[in-house]
Amino acid sequence: MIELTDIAYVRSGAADLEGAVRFATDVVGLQHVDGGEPGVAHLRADGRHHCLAFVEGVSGVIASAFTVADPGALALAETELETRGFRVWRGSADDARSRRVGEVIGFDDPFGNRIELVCGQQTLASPVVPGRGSGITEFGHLCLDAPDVADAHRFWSTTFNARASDWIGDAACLMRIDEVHHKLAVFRGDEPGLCHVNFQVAELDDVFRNWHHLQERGVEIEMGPGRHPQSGAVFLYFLGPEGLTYEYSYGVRRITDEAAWRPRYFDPAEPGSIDMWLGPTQKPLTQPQAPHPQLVPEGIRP
Ligand SMILES: O=C(O)c1cccc(O)c1O
Ligand SMILES: [Fe+2]
Repeated sequence: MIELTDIAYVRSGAADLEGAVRFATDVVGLQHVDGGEPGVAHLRADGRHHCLAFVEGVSGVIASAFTVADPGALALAETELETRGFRVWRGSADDARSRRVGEVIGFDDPFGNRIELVCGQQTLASPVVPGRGSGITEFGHLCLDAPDVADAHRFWSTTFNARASDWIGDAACLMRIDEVHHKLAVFRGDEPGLCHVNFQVAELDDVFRNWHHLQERGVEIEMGPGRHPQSGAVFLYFLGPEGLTYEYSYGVRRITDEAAWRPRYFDPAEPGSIDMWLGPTQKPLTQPQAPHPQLVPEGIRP
């Protein structure tokens, strides 16, 4: 079993790099870390050098990345994935440099989502300088799509150390890799893709201040403000450029007594199973951000 220690970053193609960066800084409130690399923009939310990278070119998610402990763990992960029948890509020194990690490997999960595993993700010593005062404190979680949520859970919990924290029937599985209720979620969808990226904010007030700010800017609100009964977090989903859905949330549950926690099974048909405040869905969570076309070669799956 491969032990994931944290989420690392999402890497996405951006047809309009400047527009994607402007939205991520001026609207979402991330920091643009200028790495002097033409065609690549790094966005920072917390200690990590970046948790979102835009690469100029065709739109679409390039990879969702997780950290493992060290180069030894990464080498073991590479072997284990190959043993399990996955074709593993090992990134070059340039690939690692662009990602601000020591080493990187990649593979396609059984549902067609490109996953990267890294070690040595760079931490920046300087304080975060937010692009806007949206109150972001941390890259919270990432959410992938897969056609069968139970299959996805089986994959993530047997290949990796992910554990189900809660289920929304066959619609979603929320999984933890540390104390945070979930850092990885899988939603049911016909196609692979990135459902959303989540950023935690410092205060409840931030969610509502951001809601007003987004509305004034004409940003498309997809759902919320509402409260998830699973993590207990107050949330707001909105649509950014390049098809990327962002989520702000405040107050995510931490599971401190690992042995005592039992996953719960919510009924997706129950009103309130996603938003216990029963708020209107302004727009159903749109299609996930589709995988980058050049990076989903046929036949790479085991
Ligand atoms: O935070 C949650 O519990 C949650 C529930 C459903 C869907 C999500 O995206 C979530 O983050
Ligand atoms: Fe979420």
